[in-house]
Amino acid sequence: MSTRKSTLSREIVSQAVKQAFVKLDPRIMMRNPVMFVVEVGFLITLFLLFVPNAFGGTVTTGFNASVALVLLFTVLFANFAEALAEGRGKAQADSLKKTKKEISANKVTGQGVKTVSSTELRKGDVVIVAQGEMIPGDGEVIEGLASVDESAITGESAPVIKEAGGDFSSVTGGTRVISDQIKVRITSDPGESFLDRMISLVEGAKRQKTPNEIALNTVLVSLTIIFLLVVITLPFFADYLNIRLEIPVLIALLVCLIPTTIGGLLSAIGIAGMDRVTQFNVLAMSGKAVEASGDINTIILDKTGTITYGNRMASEFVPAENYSAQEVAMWAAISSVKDETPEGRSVLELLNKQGLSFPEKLAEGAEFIEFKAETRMSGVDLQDGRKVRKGAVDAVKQWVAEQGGFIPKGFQESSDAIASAGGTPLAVAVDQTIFGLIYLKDTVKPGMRERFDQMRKMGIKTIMCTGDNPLTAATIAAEAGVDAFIAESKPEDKIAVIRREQAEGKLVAMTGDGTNDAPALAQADVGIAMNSGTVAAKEAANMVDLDSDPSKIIEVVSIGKQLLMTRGALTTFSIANDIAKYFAIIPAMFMVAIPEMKVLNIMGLHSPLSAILSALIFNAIIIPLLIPLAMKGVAYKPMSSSRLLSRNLLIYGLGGVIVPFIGIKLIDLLVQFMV
Ligand SMILES: Nc1ncnc2c1ncn2[C@@H]1O[C@H](COP(=O)(O)OP(=O)(O)OP(=O)(O)O)[C@@H](O)[C@H]1O
Ligand SMILES: [K+]
Ligand SMILES: [Mg+2]
Repeated sequence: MSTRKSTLSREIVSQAVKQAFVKLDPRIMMRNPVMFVVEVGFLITLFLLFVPNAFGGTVTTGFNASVALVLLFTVLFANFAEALAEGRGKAQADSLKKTKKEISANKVTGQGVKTVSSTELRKGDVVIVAQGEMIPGDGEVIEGLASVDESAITGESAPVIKEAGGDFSSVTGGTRVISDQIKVRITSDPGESFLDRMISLVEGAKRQKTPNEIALNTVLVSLTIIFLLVVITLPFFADYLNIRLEIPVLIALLVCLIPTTIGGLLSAIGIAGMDRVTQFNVLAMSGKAVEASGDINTIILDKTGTITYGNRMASEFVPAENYSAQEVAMWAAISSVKDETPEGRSVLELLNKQGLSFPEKLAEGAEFIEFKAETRMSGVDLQDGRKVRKGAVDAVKQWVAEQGGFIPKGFQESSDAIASAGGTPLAVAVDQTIFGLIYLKDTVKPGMRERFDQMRKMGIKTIMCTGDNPLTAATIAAEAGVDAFIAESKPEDKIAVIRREQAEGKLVAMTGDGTNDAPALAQADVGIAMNSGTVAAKEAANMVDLDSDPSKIIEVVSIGKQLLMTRGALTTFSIANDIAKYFAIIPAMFMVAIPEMKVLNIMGLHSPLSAILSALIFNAIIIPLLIPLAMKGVAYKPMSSSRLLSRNLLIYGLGGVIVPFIGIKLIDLLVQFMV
């Protein structure tokens, strides 16, 4: 697996500094109401610098100037956080844009092949791409086979085979054919290609606030409005007590009380979360998909290729009663002559390895019966009329029975023995006669049990869906440690499982690559399609894994969880912080008029003005201090949501109350010399 690593280069940081100023534009700031209030506060204090008695009375110039400066930095820090989070994606988008240049394409027309620009290609056009040429647009191979270098998109240098028909037919514009020639039907119009989508995704151009973000934003705005009302009414009470509260003091109080920490970091957290997924070579079509993956309750996985290595290899020919292993081998080979699946090819390889051969003449002119997940069989219809099949044992048994054949003695026992060992038995039959079994071996990937244990600790249920028989399924399920399994499942059974779980109010994730996975991928709350898969699968899914590693779903879910946790942790921290600042400022404000308030000055801060300024400075610098946490995400240990919640409340809630007391006290020790 390759991960696209782009570190925070100096270039990105200096761009982010520039962007921090560009984003001061009130039209941009307005999108973030909490920080917009801070900016308005800055503008008022700035105005007061020039017209000190604008609102009656006078303000201390030095203090007012300090407040203005700190407020400006508060806004700049928040803008910088967002720009920094966006920076990585922008850099990546720039390198992708280089891939996306206009190239010439060999378009098939009524009058032969015509050279056109790639920008003129439309959905449905057919092009020919020869060795060394760049594929001019997204499409599906309709003729031929070629190896394709997809490194421009996936970062993976090993070429991949693309061929007409089946699950490896989709090609991406901007990748290069390095051997042979293919005919491709274009599947996207200009501006709507995979590369276009990828660029706008990593660039964040189409980034929309997710439902969770919108909900949190509403809470933050409500808090801001409440505190605004409190601060506006404060002068009336103060008047009654014969205290004059200066405008800069009120603004400082307001900014300390409103949730600026989370308000300033919220969008950076979201962007960084999506970026983490991208770094993992998974393209999320929306931030919503990434978030949803953090809330997943159930993961549907298939067995072959996800939990096991998937290179299910024939390892033994097991004869039925009255037949020899050579006979099984011969019919198994004949049934596999045109079977291009890994299973089919492995049968011929085993035959060679055993030094056996089969009468190739017999298979000449035979009609190929392709393997289908629905029939769970493959084979050939010979010219002499005989039908040769191999396939799942129950499927072949039924096929044989339909033709009046019978099941040999001891056959079921042989089959069960293979299945109980975790292997896949394939029955081999000619018309009504069962000749024996092919023993397909597959191995569970290492570390699966640990991963599923982690999932369980997070409260996530894992269900393995497989087309294999119940015995094999049970063995592999036990070995890998999944919570449940469904055997002999057909593609439509996956949808049924997803719907059943969703009906119980669960959020479901699944991976898939085939066209027949597309409906299930669309039905799932998080559907991850393999980049190697079909166009239909990729369009139905809301994420695409560029490495085509089906087990990556497990990491994607972890990243989603981490995103939600980071947001929760920083919200807790931010609000706890504001409470602490309240206790620093309020006593200081009234200390002058009401000496009894001194007892509340538990921090022993130097003076009322130094107290207010220290709180405001703390409020500003906590934002850049938390940027690394917002970008990297909080450290994450798998555990149940309720334990996680109480743990985070303890760390970030309590920490959020204690840290400002220490921070403000330290800042006050410095500030006292200035005011
Ligand atoms: N090339 C083949 N020819 C004949 N039968 C096959 C072939 N490949 C697989 N089978 C049989 O069909 C069954 C179903 O295959 P399918 O690919 O749908 O599911 P699977 O690979 O077993 O499970 P999973 O859903 O985990 O990938 C297999 O268990 C096997 O018994
Ligand atoms: K604040
Ligand atoms: Mg399969």
